[in-house]
Amino acid sequence: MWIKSLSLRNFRNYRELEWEPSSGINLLKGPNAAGKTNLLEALYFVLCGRSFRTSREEEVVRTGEATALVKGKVATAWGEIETEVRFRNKTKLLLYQGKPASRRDFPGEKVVLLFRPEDLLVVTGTPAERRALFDRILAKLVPGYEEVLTRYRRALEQRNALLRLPGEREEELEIWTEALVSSGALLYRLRVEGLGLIGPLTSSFYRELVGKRLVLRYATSAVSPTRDKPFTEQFAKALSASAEKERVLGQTLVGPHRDDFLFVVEGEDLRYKGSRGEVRAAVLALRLAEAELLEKITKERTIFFLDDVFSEFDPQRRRALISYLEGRQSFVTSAEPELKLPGRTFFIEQGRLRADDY
Ligand SMILES: Nc1ncnc2c1ncn2[C@@H]1O[C@H](COP(=O)(O)OP(=O)(O)OP(=O)(O)O)[C@@H](O)[C@H]1O
Repeated sequence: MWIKSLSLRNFRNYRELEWEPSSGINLLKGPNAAGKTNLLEALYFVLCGRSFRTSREEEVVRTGEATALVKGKVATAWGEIETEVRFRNKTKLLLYQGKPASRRDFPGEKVVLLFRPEDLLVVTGTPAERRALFDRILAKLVPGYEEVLTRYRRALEQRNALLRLPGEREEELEIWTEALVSSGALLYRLRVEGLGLIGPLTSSFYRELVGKRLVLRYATSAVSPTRDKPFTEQFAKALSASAEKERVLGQTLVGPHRDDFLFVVEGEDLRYKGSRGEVRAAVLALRLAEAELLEKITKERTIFFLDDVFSEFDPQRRRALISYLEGRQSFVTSAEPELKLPGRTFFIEQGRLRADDY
């Protein structure tokens, strides 16, 4: 799949743009605040019908204007499609092939791999950041993941609200504890299954990039299930063991919302022993594995959005990334004026784009 054209009207700092990107690598160069990420955001709208940056999408309308428009043509395995997003008075209208549509009609998140600077820090970041990235990835790869995650989050929210309420609400609490345990057990199973899919591929990319053995490990909070003591039993036990503390703190202290995803290289946790380059290579390996698996699911080539991450890699990993990007459409932003990549280069300044092919 690839984006053949993009039209913008009053989108963020773009007054008007008509652009035909290349089907290969598109390097988008320009100074800070030029409009590089804005352009990625617009391209993302074409594919997914939503922003990856904000939930207040009315902010994409150019300051001082009342309406904005994003329109694109996309080449797919089954022919060319046209999508359009219109913004007016805080409302958003999606059109697919010229007719009102919903986000489900758009090509969707499964054809896009969005790689942002904050993703690079995920190995050494907080468990919440790692969970957020893995949840995003596994939602695309594992059928039913998103639904189970939503169910778990709802049970957690309800249970936490009850824990914070003064007085006894034992019956209600019991109901939500059961919902938490059953959805939690499913979530655990899907996460382990998901890691079983993406782990081995991530390891093989990491071996290519760094020459060492990487294993992705799922670390549960206070629960270590075995065949004799399944997750459900252990989770319920751990919850009752922390019941008193939970009452005091007003929150659920164990469960998949406290679990972690670890990157282990040659038996050592990369958080503590990895070099900056190794940490970045581990995330790159994970994202390349994600792309590979997505392509198997969608039967389409993944479109890469690399926002400000390319310059973070050393020459060896840059070469590996470029060779992977070849044959796929990609949009690579950089504020590094000297950066050169095979494919086409565009220069962006103050919401204007020009080819920079000399
Ligand atoms: N609705 C809007 N109307 C007008 N301008 C906007 C709007 N939203 C954002 N901008 C402007 O867009 C610019 C930021 O663009 P963008 O985030 O794409 O920068 P960038 O080129 O990715 O920069 P960096 O290299 O710093 O990441 C800012 O100057 C901001 O004021």
